[in-house]
Amino acid sequence: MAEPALELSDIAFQWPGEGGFALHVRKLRVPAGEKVLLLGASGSGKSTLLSLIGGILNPRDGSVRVAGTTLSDLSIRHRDRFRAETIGIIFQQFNLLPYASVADNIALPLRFAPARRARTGNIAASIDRLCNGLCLPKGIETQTAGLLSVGQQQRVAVARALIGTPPLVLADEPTSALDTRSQAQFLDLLFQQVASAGSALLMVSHEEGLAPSFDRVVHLDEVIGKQEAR
Ligand SMILES: Nc1ncnc2c1ncn2[C@@H]1O[C@H](COP(=O)(O)OP(=O)(O)OP(=O)(O)O)[C@@H](O)[C@H]1O
Repeated sequence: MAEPALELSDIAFQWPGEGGFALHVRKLRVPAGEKVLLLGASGSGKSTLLSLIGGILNPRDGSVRVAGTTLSDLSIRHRDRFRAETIGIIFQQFNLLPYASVADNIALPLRFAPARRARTGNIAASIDRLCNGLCLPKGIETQTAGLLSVGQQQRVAVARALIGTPPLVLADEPTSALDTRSQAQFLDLLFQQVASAGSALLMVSHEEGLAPSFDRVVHLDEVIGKQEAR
């Protein structure tokens, strides 16, 4: 059995300063290959939690295990490398490099992740496969990312997260700018790519309507504090 993609145990975190927002997560587990929607209202701590999972923030207590490795066992340098190797991230604002080509944007995580690069094999062929799978127009690889439509940028951000088949993909409200029909189309494409990469997906959102598409839904207010998610 593959290691779970993600296991959080007894996480405690507080933003600095008096009365800084505090987050306690007793347990959250995402098995390999599962698609989980984490629902929470605005300001409930979804982005903070994603930063803890990505090792960008450190919990005061508790452990974050990604694909069998406990992040706090790694030095900061090794944690950055580990994140690039094992986690694909789709940011809310996509965070593409606007002056770089689509191909350079998609290949970016591989620069810092030799094992992920090795898994990718032929990088150009992999970019081509991802762009086709995400219904991006032929020849888009050479275009400048900042000149793409928002929908195209979003799909390029998915390709960047999925290249080299990371075991865990994190997505921070990637559908918030879309109408219901475009959301459904986007999720279909995202799920197809996640399935073909064999990655687990943890997507955070405040939109209850997305729930039926996922294997499991976790409400952030149920994992915070005393209750256990599963
Ligand atoms: N850099 C920071 N320094 C101090 N407090 C912060 C920082 N970033 C976020 N917070 C606080 O943490 C709390 C949770 O914010 P967070 O962005 O994690 O919520 P969210 O659920 O992702 O919200 P949204 O859905 O609106 O993006 C808020 O009270 C916010 O003010």
